[in-house]
Amino acid sequence: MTILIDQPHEFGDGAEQKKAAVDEKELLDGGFLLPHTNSFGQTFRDYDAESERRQGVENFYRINHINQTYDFVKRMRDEYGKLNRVEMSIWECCELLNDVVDESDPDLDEPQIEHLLQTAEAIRKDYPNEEWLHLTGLIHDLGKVLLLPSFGGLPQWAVVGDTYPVGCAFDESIVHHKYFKENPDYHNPAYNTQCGVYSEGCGLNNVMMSWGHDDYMYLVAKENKTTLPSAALFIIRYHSFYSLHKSAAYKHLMNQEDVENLKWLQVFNKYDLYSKSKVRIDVEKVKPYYLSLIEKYCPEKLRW
Ligand SMILES: O[C@H]1[C@H](O)[C@@H](O)[C@H](O)[C@@H](O)[C@H]1O
Ligand SMILES: [Fe+2]
Ligand SMILES: [Fe+2]
Repeated sequence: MTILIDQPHEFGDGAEQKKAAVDEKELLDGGFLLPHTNSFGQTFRDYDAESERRQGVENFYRINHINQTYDFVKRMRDEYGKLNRVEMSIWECCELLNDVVDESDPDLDEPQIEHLLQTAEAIRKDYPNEEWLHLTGLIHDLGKVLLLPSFGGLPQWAVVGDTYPVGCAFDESIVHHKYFKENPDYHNPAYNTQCGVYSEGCGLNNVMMSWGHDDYMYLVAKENKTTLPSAALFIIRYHSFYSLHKSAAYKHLMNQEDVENLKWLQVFNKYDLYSKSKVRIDVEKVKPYYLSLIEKYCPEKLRW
């Protein structure tokens, strides 16, 4: 696919990232040129930049931060973990995303199916042999179907946006952190310390994340016994956890397996973020390839 490039520059802008790029040379040396600006001519993930989307995105995070409590997440996980709403294939789900637009995203206002294919195709170009990673690109955001009526029609604040742990202190690096002051958990001593209800090194698998498309799609992929590797499930589950994979917060909750999987998440993230563009993918042209991957890793029908 063609990625529109404004001012190309190499991956990594800080010394730390450069060091990581050296350490992970094989993984990060895909030659993917990062565009400088998004479709609106702004730098990516700039939540303060004046644009037609800024106010709406800030409002989204205000409501999200007030309502994502430990109790809320627990209820949603229990309820949606039943997977008793719909039966359908992965591709049918991709098509449903034609109707979904994400109000939390300052960089993209295209229908979500474009984003899925843009991500997957950008990865495929740089990592032609990592089929599992192409499929991960295609399915990572499918959980956004939670917005649709047959999936409960959840509000945007319970489906999209960055995610973060609940049950322990909200890290300052989270976008629009100030709005957590209105979240009841913020004032609850059981939930507002560095470890909260968790213990050091307990592993992210034991940590409850704010509820949304990531954890839901993780449950779908895991419970339907897809044969994707553990790194794929980790990417799906934590791809919106920017305070971890971008700001290096919450490291005290990780275990060794998380540390290994995080390397792949960081590779994945640059395609997820920087492939967002106005360049359309020819769906019919790439469909046979993705159908073959779906057949290889997933059952024909999944429970959602
Ligand atoms: O606005 C975006 C969008 O909702 C993405 O799908 C999610 O993964 C990001 O973390 C979020 O900030
Ligand atoms: Fe996402
Ligand atoms: Fe995405």
